Amino acid sequence: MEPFRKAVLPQSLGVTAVLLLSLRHPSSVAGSSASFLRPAAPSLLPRLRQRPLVSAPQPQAPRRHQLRMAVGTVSQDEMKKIVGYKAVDDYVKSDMLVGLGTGSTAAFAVERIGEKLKSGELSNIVGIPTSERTKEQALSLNIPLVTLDDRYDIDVAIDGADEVDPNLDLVKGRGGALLREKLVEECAKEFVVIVDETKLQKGLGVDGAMPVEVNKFCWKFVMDRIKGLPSIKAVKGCRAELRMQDGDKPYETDNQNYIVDLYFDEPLADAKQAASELLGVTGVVEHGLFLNMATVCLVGKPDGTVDAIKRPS
Ligand SMILES: O=C[C@H](O)[C@H](O)[C@H](O)COP(=O)(O)O
Repeated sequence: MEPFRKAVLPQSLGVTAVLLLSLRHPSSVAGSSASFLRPAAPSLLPRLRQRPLVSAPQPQAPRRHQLRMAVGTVSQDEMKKIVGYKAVDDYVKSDMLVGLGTGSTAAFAVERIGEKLKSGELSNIVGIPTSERTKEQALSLNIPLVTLDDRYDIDVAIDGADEVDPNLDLVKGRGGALLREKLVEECAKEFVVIVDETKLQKGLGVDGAMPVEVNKFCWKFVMDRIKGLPSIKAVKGCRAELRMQDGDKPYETDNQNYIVDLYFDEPLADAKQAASELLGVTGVVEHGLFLNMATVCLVGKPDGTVDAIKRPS
C-alpha cells in the first residue's frame, strides 16, 4: 500500500489526465485495468465528469480518515466508480444471479449493471439487493430482482467494505446493511469486494466503527454485555455507542433493529474470537466482521488503476 498524505486536491484534477494517459499509453494502466478502460473509454470520459449517481446520503458511522486523500490524481468518488464498474465488467456475465451490495461504492456497480442491461451488453441478469435503498436503485434501473426466499444460488456478489485487512477479512456495516449483506454474500460463489485504497488496513476495527446489529429490546443491557466480552474489553480504548440519526433518534436498520458501534484505539487482536463471542450474546442479531468470505478484492488507486487481490490460500 502506498503511504497517504493528508492533502486535499481539487476534484477536477486528475481523472481526465489519467484517462487520457491511459488511452494514449494503455500499458501505463496496471494489470487488467487497461482492458477495463479501453472499451469503456469513449463513454466513460464524459460520465466521469458528472457527480456520481448515488442515492441520498445515508447515516454512516464515522470513519476516522474519511476525508483523507492520497496525493495522486483521481478523487475518492472517482476511485469508487472505476472499481465499481470494473467489478461488473470483469465478474458479471449474462444469465447470472447477482448479489447487489449497499453503499456509495456498490451503488456504482449497480449503476453499471443497469447500464449494461439497457445497452444489451448483459441479458437475463437477476439481482438480490442487500438493502431497501439498493432495491430502490435497482428497480429504478429496471434490474429484475428476487429475494433469498426465491433463490440463493448466487453466482457473484459485489459489495463495498469499510475496512479490508491483508487476509481479505472485512469490517462492514457502517451504512447499516450488514445483516442482509452477510446473508446474501454467504450464498455467493464469488464475493467481490470493491474499495478505494483508503479502506486497506493492517488490522480490523481501528479506522472507525465496528458495527453490531442488536435487537431493540433491552439494547442497553445488550450493549453492556458486548462491552464486557473478553475479546472486546481487552482491546485498548474500547468503547460502545448506540448509533444515532437526526441527533437524538436511534438509527434503525432495514430490519428495525439498532446498531451498537464499537470503537477501538488498536486493531482487534483476534477477530475470529470476537466474532464468536459477539454471536454468543442474546440480543445480538449480527456483527460487521465478515471473515473468510471475500474471494477477491478490487482496490481503486489514486492513479485511476485497479489492483485485484485474491484471498491468500
Ligand atoms: O452497511 C454498509 C455496507 O457494509 C457498505 O458496504 C460499507 O459501509 C462500505 O460503504 P461505502 O462503499 O459507502 O464506503
